[in-house]
Amino acid sequence: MTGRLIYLIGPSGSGKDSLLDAAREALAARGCRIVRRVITRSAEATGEAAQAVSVERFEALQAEGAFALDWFANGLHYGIPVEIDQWLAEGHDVLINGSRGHLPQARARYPHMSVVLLTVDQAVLRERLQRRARESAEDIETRLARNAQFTQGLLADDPELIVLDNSGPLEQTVGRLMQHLERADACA
Ligand SMILES: Nc1ncnc2c1ncn2[C@@H]1O[C@H](COP(=O)(O)OP(=O)(O)O)[C@@H](O)[C@H]1O
Ligand SMILES: O=P(O)(O)OC[C@H]1O[C@H](OP(=O)(O)OP(=O)(O)O)[C@H](O)[C@@H]1O
Repeated sequence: MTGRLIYLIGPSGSGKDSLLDAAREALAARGCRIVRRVITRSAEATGEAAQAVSVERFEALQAEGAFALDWFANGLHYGIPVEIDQWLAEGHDVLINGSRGHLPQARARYPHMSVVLLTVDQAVLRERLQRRARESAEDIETRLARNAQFTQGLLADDPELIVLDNSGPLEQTVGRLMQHLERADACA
């Protein structure tokens, strides 16, 4: 039996990492795995949810075929380790922190993946990015501007997309994510 890939997307600052962290135990209890991304960001800024590497190391890993999916966005390289294919083949569902820009390529490789879009009001988003204080003010504006190109097209392109609003308390969003996975019979 093959597991299902759940591709979590949403604007920078919408809460993807927070949601994955908060739902980690509940997901593990349902046999759903979360993969650790490889990112060319500093170790301090990647945290536990990602492995920080240099651009040279990233390119070497890419050349070795170490990534199932990889993309470049916000001036950074992101890689999803190829071990997810083994997990899926073993029947585990796998949740990944994906990219809206890379959605067509991800869909081409995993046609049956389920896409979950995390949304947040734009004003709340700006506030959260500023409070997180990971990027410079200029980079925050660039990330907010990047959203504009995605907001319209996503739903039209993928009518089965699941939309989760994270403008309220995180626990509520965790609850909704778990409800969706139950309904979708994923991570069972
Ligand atoms: N539901 C929420 N309510 C309040 N703050 C939140 C919520 N979800 C996330 N945050 C905060 O918003 C900021 C961005 O969240 P993060 O998980 O880093 O987003 P992303 O991974 O999508 O960029 C963080 O400072 C996080 O603590
Ligand atoms: O095509 P997009 O949907 O804009 O996504 C581009 C990248 O930005 C996010 O990563 P990252 O963790 O660096 O950003 P964030 O934590 O600030 O969201 C997301 O997870 C993608 O890797």
